[in-house]
Amino acid sequence: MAKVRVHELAKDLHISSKELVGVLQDLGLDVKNHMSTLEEEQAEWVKRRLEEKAAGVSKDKATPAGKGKGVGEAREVAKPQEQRSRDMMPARNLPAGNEVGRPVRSQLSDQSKGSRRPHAASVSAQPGPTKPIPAAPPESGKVTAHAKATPPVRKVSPFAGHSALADSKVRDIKKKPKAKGKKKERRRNELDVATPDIIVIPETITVRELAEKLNRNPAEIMKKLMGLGIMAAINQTIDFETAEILAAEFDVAVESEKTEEEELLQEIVDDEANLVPRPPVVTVMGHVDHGKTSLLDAIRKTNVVSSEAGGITQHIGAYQVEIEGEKITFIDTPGHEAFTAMRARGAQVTDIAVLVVAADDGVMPQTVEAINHAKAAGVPIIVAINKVDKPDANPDRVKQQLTEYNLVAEEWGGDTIMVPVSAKTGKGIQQLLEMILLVAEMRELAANPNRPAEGVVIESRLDKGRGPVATVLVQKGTLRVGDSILCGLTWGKVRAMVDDRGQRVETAEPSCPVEVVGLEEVPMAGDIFRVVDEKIAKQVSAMRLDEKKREEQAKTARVSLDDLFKQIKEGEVKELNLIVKGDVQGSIEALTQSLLRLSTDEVKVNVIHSGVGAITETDVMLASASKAIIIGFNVRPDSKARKYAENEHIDVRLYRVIYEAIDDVKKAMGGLLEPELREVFLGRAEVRAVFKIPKVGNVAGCYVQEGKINRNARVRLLRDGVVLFEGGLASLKRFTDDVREVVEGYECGIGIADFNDVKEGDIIEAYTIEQIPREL
Ligand SMILES: Nc1nc2c(ncn2[C@@H]2O[C@H](COP(=O)(O)OP(=O)(O)OP(=O)(O)O)[C@@H](O)[C@H]2O)c(=O)[nH]1
Repeated sequence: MAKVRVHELAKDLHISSKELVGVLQDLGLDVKNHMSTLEEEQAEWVKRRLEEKAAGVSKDKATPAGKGKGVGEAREVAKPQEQRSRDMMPARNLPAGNEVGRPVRSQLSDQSKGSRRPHAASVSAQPGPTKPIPAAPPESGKVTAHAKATPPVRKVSPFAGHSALADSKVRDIKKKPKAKGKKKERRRNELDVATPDIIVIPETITVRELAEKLNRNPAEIMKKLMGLGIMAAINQTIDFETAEILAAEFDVAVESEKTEEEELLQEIVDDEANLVPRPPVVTVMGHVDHGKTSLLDAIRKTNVVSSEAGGITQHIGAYQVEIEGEKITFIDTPGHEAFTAMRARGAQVTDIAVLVVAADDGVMPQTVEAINHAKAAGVPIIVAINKVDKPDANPDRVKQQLTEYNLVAEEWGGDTIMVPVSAKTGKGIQQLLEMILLVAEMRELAANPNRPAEGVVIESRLDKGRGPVATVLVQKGTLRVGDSILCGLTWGKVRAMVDDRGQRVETAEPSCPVEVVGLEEVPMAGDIFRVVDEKIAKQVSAMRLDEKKREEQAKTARVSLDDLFKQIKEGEVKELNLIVKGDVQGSIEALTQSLLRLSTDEVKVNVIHSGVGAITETDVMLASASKAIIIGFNVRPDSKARKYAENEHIDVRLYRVIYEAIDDVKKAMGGLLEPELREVFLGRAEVRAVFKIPKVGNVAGCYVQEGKINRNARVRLLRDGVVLFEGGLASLKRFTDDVREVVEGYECGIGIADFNDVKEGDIIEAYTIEQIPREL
């Protein structure tokens, strides 16, 4: 079946690709960007739906004020029409229509999120060759006739035709006093005439300022706000989305004020005609020891681009291989941790994930983690069933196990490509590469090489001789020696570039990894770079550094149970993403099922990852990248994970009773969470020896690894990340002396009250309990 790219459809509809991507995602379609494709049938459905919306508004608008009946009629006929088209939707996810489900504000804010550029209304109001959005097929003679009789109506964004807004319009019309003073009437008409087509507003605006921009009386604005369920005084501020909805009431399009940075960095939109296919970028993931590194090495050895360098590759963080004249780029840091760390920084580098599963070992916890991380990022998975050379290899068992995670092999009727390989003997590697190219071809990856380059930092370090060195992956355009680049917080002039074979190169095209020398500071993996004028690069870098300082000072709050209710009400949270870690699979499943059942019309609860064992840094990264809350049942975060969570403000909730976890999430969703007692971590000590002291019991000879252990602290004993006991201390000694506290780096003897089963290697964690006031 023919496919249509998003940007082609956008062009057709006369809206920006970015905006259309947002709308399509909101409609439940699986699109990532302007290059995503839709089935022709889907595109047609989308077109119809947007046209119907546009037509719905035109009908409302086409009925002059005072002819309330007409408006009502238009609305009445519009509804079934929309309903019919919804029934005809070819895609699997039928979205909630505007008339039902979520509140007006959240729907419109969704649609506007992708872009703050003017909607179709504003575009059409500007001069230029804009094609009108065709009216809906005539379903009611009355409405069509009316529309025909009316002089050309200013086109309105297909998304502005919101029924609830139209409803409030009807209310206004009904309430309107029959007779008005002539003076007042004239004044109103003057104002009507002076209503702008488009206004530019900042992120927030006061009611008064908005009224001025709209050329309206502030009282009128307040009244409309009340109609939307928002009580705001004249000097109160409203956010961009609300202002946008309000402006739509007056058929005014809204554009957001550009930030200083946006003013300086002009966005380049690539014309489809300039796009050429680019190699896919692949990340290898999987459980520890399943052969990720061996596979990457085997691929590199057999297929390095060009043999002139003798196949010797230099480690620069990524490399390219060539197969039948086509290139594939492999990210050389295997594992989903690095992948998600980058994603947490906003960089989506990977086009395809190769999931390595050892045929003799089968699906293991990190295999599942990798699957969940790839799925959370929306990256297609190809499975490499490795170590098939081993006598106990059982590829079918792997395939069977993977079905539990919705990865069903093609030969079993599913759509996941699974290739048996051996990194040791090289078997299947060629086929794996061919499959990667096949998936890449289906994804139609393309970029414009003839524009200033943009891309992502994959690795970086400070080289003694060369200064800051960064391996970057070019994603768009061509990077050249001599280019000035803005890169995360830093900037620089590309002094030299080295490719994966250690050769100096002058240029790097899309999907090409190169090591770049010339940056002022070491950037971070995941930082985005782009080629800009040197002066702008310096200026924006300085601005970003300032901004970063400000952000550090007022660290932005992430999703947390504490203010979940507030965030739901403000429309900031529509899906509550959870990561569930527990001590045994049974309790994880029970907890997950109960949590999923908490979904409401307003908030959908998703468990994006669950697993047995301690909460790891990777879990926190995933939480950070996916705006998730972590629920730990009988498990704790390890030390790295805790620090990461603290830095990133990730809410990690720890429970020992399943019911309490469910109850907390439920209450948080309903705004009923009580002020809570929350633990504050003090320190942790490792048990290095156990001494049996007569009459006293077992005393743990410990080394304080972090923080401090306090005599009055509460403690918990962890074995392999699982909580075995919680209670108080019976004794805390340095040599033979009782002490009040022992700090990091010192040894001590710890006796735990009512617990004797302490073992070498256990961890004793000390904490206190504090009451956290809650803000709703
Ligand atoms: N027999 C056999 N052994 C393999 C194969 N692939 C890897 N191995 C062995 O499996 C072990 C682990 O391989 P690695 O490539 O280090 O695995 P990894 O997934 O990168 O491991 P981490 O980097 O620790 O996560 C090594 O001893 C490899 O030699 C294979 O196809 N067949």
